[in-house]
Amino acid sequence: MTQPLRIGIAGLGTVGVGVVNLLTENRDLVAARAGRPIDIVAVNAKSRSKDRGADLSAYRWQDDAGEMAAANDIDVVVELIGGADGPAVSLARKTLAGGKGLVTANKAMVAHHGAELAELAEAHGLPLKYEAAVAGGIPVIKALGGGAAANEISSLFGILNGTSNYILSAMESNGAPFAHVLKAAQDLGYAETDPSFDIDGIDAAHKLAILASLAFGTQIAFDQVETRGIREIEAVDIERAAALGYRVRLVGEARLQDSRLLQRVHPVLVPLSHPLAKVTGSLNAVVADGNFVGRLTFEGAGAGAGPTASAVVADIIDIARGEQQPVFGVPAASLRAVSAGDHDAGTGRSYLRAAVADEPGVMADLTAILRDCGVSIESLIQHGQAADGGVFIAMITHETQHRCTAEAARKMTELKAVLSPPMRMDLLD
Ligand SMILES: NC(=O)C1=CN([C@@H]2O[C@H](COP(=O)(O)OP(=O)(O)OC[C@H]3O[C@@H](n4cnc5c(N)ncnc54)[C@H](OP(=O)(O)O)[C@@H]3O)[C@@H](O)[C@H]2O)C=CC1
Ligand SMILES: N[C@@H](CCO)C(=O)O
Repeated sequence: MTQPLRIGIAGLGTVGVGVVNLLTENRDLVAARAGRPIDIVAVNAKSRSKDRGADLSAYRWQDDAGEMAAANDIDVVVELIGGADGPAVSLARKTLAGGKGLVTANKAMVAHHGAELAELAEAHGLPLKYEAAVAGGIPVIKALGGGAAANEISSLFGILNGTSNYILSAMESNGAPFAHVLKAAQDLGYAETDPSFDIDGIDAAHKLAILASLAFGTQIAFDQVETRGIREIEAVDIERAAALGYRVRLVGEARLQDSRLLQRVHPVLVPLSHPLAKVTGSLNAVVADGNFVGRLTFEGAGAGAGPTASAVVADIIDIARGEQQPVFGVPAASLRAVSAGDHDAGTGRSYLRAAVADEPGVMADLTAILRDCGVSIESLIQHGQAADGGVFIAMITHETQHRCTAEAARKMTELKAVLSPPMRMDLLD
């Protein structure tokens, strides 16, 4: 066999240990597919003494991850520390500036610094790979950047955060309380170090911004992603959605329309018959529409040690094989700048739920607001007790301009009988 590819791994948490385990257990298979052995030379994490449940004694412990970038016996640095800034990006810059390839699972860093890092990599003719950064084990970066590269992609959407999907699925299947399920997702290694990135939609927005750049050839525009997470979703919304024939999912959507890029992460109601309604637990799914291939749907594990390690090692294998493409499908310097689209200018059906005082005239006040805002109701249920002795009213609107539904929800908040701001979610038709 030819020379091994020598790697250094920075970060030995869920993903880092997953990569060590995969490269150990599948060593021969990986070597055969890569055309040469993959040797772990050095490892690094914050604490040397932590028990990680894996034997690391064969690898050099590197006190400072940055030293890997300068080490003569390392060809590729694998960054699995996480975080948009700080040690991760400093290591990424040093690695590429030092002439080594970089593999990362860090979507926050790619979403914030992807363009700069890609230009650095391309200027030095070095590989920069990030398959694990989007949708865990699903090879969607390779699919959009490779297999579907001949297509113009008009739109994409999907479930991009395993933790949120795990929480929503558990709430719908056994009514488990939000905090309890979040803890379970953390224990399983799905959640980010700061889980508010998961439940507030930020992690999905990082991934969406990366996918959109790759799919549309546009500059990464994370700051333009309209982002809303699942924090405000209550058990009543899951129940009412089910009663109306829907499931709640946190969905990221991106499309290029009239030279504007619309990017949005938000909780939506998905009909029970829709493929995304069947995506449960920590699974992710990505759907993309290409002008020759048609609709492509990818589904698989979106988080966790094994699936993420699978994606990281696939990148390492690509590098060992000498495969190299522009980081975002086209040279980074040629990615187009586009302005943000306005979701509220579009139309669609929506779910509106309000907790209201159980007294005469409330329904008339609500329907008057809907009438004044030009919103027509398709179905409505009033059932169940809200806190403060109120009742819940949940409805699905007919297709309406989103701006009008938003205005109706805002006006409802001003009613004395409305006990808390109404919950509004779009329907994914
Ligand atoms: N978990 C998942 O399912 C997935 C995670 N990712 C991404 O992969 C990356 C790693 O995630 P994950 O493994 O879950 O995170 P963990 O929190 O489990 O692990 C992070 C690792 O980084 C180490 N670390 C933290 N700060 C430093 C530092 N200053 N210098 C050196 N090492 C440091 C930690 O050291 P120590 O252990 O000593 O504290 C730990 O080993 C993140 O970018 C994440 O977004 C991507 C897809 C899926
Ligand atoms: N925290 C992320 C990990 C995978 O990127 C998630 O739950 O999807």
